[in-house]
Amino acid sequence: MTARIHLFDTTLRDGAQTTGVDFSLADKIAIAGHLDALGVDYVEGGYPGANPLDTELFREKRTQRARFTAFGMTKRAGRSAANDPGIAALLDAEADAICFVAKAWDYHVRVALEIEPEENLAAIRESVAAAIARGREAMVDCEHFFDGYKANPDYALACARAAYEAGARWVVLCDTNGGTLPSEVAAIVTRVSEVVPGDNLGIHAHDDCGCAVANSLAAIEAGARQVQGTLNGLGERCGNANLVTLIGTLALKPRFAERFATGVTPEALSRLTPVSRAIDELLNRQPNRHAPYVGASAFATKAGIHASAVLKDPKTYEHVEPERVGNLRRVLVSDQGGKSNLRAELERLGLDLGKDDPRLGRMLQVLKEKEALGYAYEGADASFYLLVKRVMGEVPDFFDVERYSVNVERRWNAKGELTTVAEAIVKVRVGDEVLISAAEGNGPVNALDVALRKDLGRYQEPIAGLELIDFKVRIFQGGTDAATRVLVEFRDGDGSRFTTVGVSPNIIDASFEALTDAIDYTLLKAGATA
Ligand SMILES: CC(=O)SCCNC(=O)CCNC(=O)[C@H](O)C(C)(C)COP(=O)(O)OP(=O)(O)OC[C@H]1O[C@@H](n2cnc3c(N)ncnc32)[C@H](O)[C@@H]1OP(=O)(O)O
Ligand SMILES: CC(=O)C(=O)O
Repeated sequence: MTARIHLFDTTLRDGAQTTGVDFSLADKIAIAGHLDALGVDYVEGGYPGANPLDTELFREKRTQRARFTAFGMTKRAGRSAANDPGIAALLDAEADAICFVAKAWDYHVRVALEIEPEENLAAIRESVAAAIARGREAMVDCEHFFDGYKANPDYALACARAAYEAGARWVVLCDTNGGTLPSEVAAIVTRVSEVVPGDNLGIHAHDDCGCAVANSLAAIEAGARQVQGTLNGLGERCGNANLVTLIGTLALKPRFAERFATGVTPEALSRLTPVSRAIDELLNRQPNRHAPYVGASAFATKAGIHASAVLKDPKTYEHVEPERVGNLRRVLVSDQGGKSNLRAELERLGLDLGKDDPRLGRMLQVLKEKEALGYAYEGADASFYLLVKRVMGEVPDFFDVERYSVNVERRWNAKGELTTVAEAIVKVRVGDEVLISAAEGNGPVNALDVALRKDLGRYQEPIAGLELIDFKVRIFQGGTDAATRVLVEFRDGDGSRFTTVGVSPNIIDASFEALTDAIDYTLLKAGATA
């Protein structure tokens, strides 16, 4: 028999407390939709009454399946729940459940609330009763529970008991400062479950020791049946337990999957990676490549010895199958790789070279020489394709750059404003034709890019839809030998994206190399001939 674990997501509440994260109303509605489709049981939308956005959010229920949950503090000291505007805002919210945050550490009761311990217990009881009287499911986040328990176990337990006896469906033990370790969580949850049944206990862990996921799993093993977390581990300070990681572990690790079940179906699990990336996209954040289960590197193999084995049987270096969480296996080519990596990548590009093809050895040699100079092809798919095709002798000499120059000038414009203008001139030879183009840009690379692509004679049409969309610079080696690696991302006419790389001690030369690679790649793909 499996026990049901209830997933509680607080991305829209604790996640909104992440530095640098500001959700709009539309963001919150979109994220609630993703969570609902994923199969989480509770979506905590925010704190109605605390700000206009959250109040507006709770004018309607925003989930179909998941219980939409409003968060707020227990009633204020010195007034009844019926007379507390904060409680009124929670009760008026269109929510299925209300999650009250309550103090569970007597030190906080004394210092932060400045009230007697018994008054806090009464506030917990009254707040829970008010929610239940309005037909809401009530739960209590016992703030600082673990620190409180260590300082005064009797009082922490009295808070948990007060919430449970007042009718709270869930009593959630919070590691608010995130400093508790898994063995402590296991021992304390075991003790609390003698007072509040495990079926009514939850865990809310912060990641200040890097233990939030481990603490959540320890609490589940000790009896807790609700687990709180956020998408991609957003949250106050170092974040909350990463719900994406927890979902993967609960579903795929036999120790948990054989004993527990969640509302996430195998089909929804296979959308875990797209959901995680969609949140980053929405927040305009770079996804964490190394995130468990869903990161771009989570199933990427770089070392040659590993790649050779992965190609024989992926289980040799994978703890779960990437497809189960909607991720992909990748075998990378780099100076850490051998022919197995290279052949896997060539296969992905549709190039089937036999194991004994002598060109493989030559490609590997060129690749390792280039990487020694600072090139990195893991993120530069188009330059890697060109490298391979050049070794195969299949890249025509489309055009030669005879010279280029770029000038950056800071000057007053006609409106009397100080502006910086870059001007570039590029001279290229296409067959017998010599073409000279000049262009202005908002920076030297932009000016060169525009000038280079302004007139390429007979190749103008295939490159017409090319667009530079991202530009990354990395200085490496340091000192007088410092060199610059530039990665440039482009979108072509049919919307597909590719990246090229250039390396030089000079940032403009490195950029120019990446720009010309982009044109060679586009022409090659378009089937252009010299
Ligand atoms: C651990 C957590 O993550 S808890 C969630 C934290 N999240 C937030 O605080 C985000 C939203 N909060 C807010 O917008 C504001 O704090 C509000 C609107 C809720 C309250 O604002 P204000 O009325 O200006 O109060 P302020 O934020 O300065 O201080 C909190 C007050 O609540 C009291 N309080 C704090 N926790 C509780 C509690 N669990 N039960 C009752 N009262 C509490 C404090 O003692 C303090 O009272 P005081 O003003 O009499 O000193
Ligand atoms: C309630 C909450 O967010 C905490 O205690 O961390």
